[in-house]
Amino acid sequence: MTARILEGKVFAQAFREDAQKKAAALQEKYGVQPGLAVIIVGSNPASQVYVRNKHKSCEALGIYSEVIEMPETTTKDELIAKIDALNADAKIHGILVQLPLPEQIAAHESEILERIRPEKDVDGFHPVNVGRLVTGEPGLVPCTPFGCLRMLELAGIPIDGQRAVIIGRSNIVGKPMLHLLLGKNATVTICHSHTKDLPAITREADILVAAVGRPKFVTADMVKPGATVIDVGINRIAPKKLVGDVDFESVKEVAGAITPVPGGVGLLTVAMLMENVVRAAEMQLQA
Ligand SMILES: Nc1nc2c(c(=O)[nH]1)N[C@@H](CN(C=O)c1ccc(C(=O)N[C@@H](CCC(=O)O)C(=O)O)cc1)CN2
Repeated sequence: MTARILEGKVFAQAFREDAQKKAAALQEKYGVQPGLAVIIVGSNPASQVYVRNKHKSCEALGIYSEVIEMPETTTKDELIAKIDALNADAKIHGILVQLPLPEQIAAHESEILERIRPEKDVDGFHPVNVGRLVTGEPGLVPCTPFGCLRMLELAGIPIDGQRAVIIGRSNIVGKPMLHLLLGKNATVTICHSHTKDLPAITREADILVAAVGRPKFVTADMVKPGATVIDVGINRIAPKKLVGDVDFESVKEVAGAITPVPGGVGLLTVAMLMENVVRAAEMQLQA
């Protein structure tokens, strides 16, 4: 039997509607429109598309949006000065620096991201928000793993007591996903490049999350029959050809549910950003 396909657009639409209602409720209660500022440095074509989508999504949902375009040659100090100004700007509740950064400032990424006030860190990358996720306190959570969790819940896929395996230990996906699933009482294992006999571990997973950044890395023999497979990979293998970290065609014959690429969890990233902007505004207005 072939797997249930978890279409990103269906879940993203539900999350957007939710964020729109919450934005309207904040406007009604406080007379304030939630506001997002996105900083993009340089001219990475994919980043430009993602930033445009974030701006359009804000406009559609009643969220104020500013896009700050800075040249490729921007220095760390210039970028930090911009962040400081947005930190102090009352109409901006969420700040995001689009990644990747150009080479000359990429080495300072942590210092740059840590300059964003934790209350405005709608990417959930600041160490304060990372700590809150680890300890289970309310905070802002990275958009892609947050979207994966909310999708599993909305799809009615059980998490409590299930065995979850994550391939990839990045700060943006793997590690936050670990804490989100743990918070829902899954038994979670993280695998990475040093893991021995990876297929033996992935075959134990009721929920398998692939965030490894290698095209079609997960094959059917690595998947337990009936498992839910979430593909977080976005690998461009030709100018117009995107594939995930999962070999979709073979794995869909074994899995119980699977996300496609494109059209899967990538679409949840921007939707969950809208949710984070509204949550950030709510937290700041309640304080
Ligand atoms: N500051 C951040 N930078 C980056 C993040 C992030 O969450 N915060 N994530 C990615 C880029 N990204 C959003 O910023 C993003 C990636 C992918 C998608 C998406 O809709 N993917 C589609 C395919 C789109 C395509 O054709 O390229 C899909 O998977 O179906 C949205 C947003 C890195 N940078």
